[in-house]
Amino acid sequence: MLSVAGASARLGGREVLHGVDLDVGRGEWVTIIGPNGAGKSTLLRVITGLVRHGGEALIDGHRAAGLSARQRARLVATVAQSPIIPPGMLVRDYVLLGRTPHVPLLRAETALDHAATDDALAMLDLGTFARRRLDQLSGGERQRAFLARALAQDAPLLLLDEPTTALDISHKQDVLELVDELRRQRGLTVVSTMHDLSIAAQYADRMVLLARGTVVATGRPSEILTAPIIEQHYGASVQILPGPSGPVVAPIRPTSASRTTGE
Ligand SMILES: Nc1ncnc2c1ncn2[C@@H]1O[C@H](COP(=O)(O)OP(=O)(O)OP(=O)(O)O)[C@@H](O)[C@H]1O
Repeated sequence: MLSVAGASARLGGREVLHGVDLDVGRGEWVTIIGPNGAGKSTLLRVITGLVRHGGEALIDGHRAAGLSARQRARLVATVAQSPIIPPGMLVRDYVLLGRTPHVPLLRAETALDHAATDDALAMLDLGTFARRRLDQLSGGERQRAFLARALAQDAPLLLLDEPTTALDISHKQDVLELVDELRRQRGLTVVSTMHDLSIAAQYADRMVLLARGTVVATGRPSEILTAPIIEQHYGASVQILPGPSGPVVAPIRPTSASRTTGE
C-alpha cells in the first residue's frame, strides 16, 4: 500500500531525513517511534508530499509527488499534530470538509457525504458537539474532531501524527480500538507516530524506530521495545514488563547514588 524508498529531506538547511525506506502492506498498522526531533513528522509529511524530498514515495502504486491534492486526498487521510483550526467553524462543517475530495467541483455534497459525516461524528462520540464551534472545544474534543474529519475522508491510508496526546485514557483506548476495528473491517492501512510506547505496542503490527533522521530498527514491538535499544536511542532508563497485550515500557528513576554522582 505504501512504499518509501531512500527518502531524504532538508529543512532549515539541515538534512533531517536521509535514506529512509518504509514498506507498509495493505491493512497493516506501522508505528514510527523515536526521540523528539528524530524526523517522524517529517517522514509523514514526505508521504503526503508536503515537504520537498529526495527518494520516492509510492501510495497504492502511484508516485505521491505526482498526485494532485485531490487525488492524494482520496488515497491518504492525515491527522497532523497541530491541524489548522478554521476560526468560528462548526464541528460538523469541519468534519464535512473531509468529504471534499469526493465532491465534484462546483457541486454540493450529496446525502452520502452527509451520512459519512454523521457516521464519523458518531464513531468519535461527537454527536452532541456537532453544532459547537471547533475553536471552543477542549483539546481532547478537538483531537476527536480531527480524527472524525480524517475518517469521513474514507481514504485507504490513514496517517496519524500523535493522534491521542490530548485524550484521556478512556478516549485514547476508544479511538485506537476504533482505528483498529476500521483497519480490520475496511482493510485500512495505518501509519502512526506515538510517544507512548506501551500504548503503541498494543496496536502496531510493526514498529520503525527513527533516530537522527534515519531508520535504526524495525520489527515487532517485542523486538524493538527492549531496554538496550531504548537506552541507546532515547538515552532513557527503562524496564520492559510483560503486559497482557504487549510489552510495557516502565521508566526507571536513576538511583539516588547516580543522581548525586551524575553516573
Ligand atoms: N520547518 C522547519 N524548518 C527547520 N527545521 C525543521 C522544520 N520542521 C522541522 N524541523 C526540524 O527537523 C527535525 C525533525 O523534525 P520532526 O518534526 O520531523 O521530528 P519528530 O520526530 O516528529 O519530533 P517530535 O517527536 O518532537 O514531534 C527537527 O530537528 C526539527 O527541529
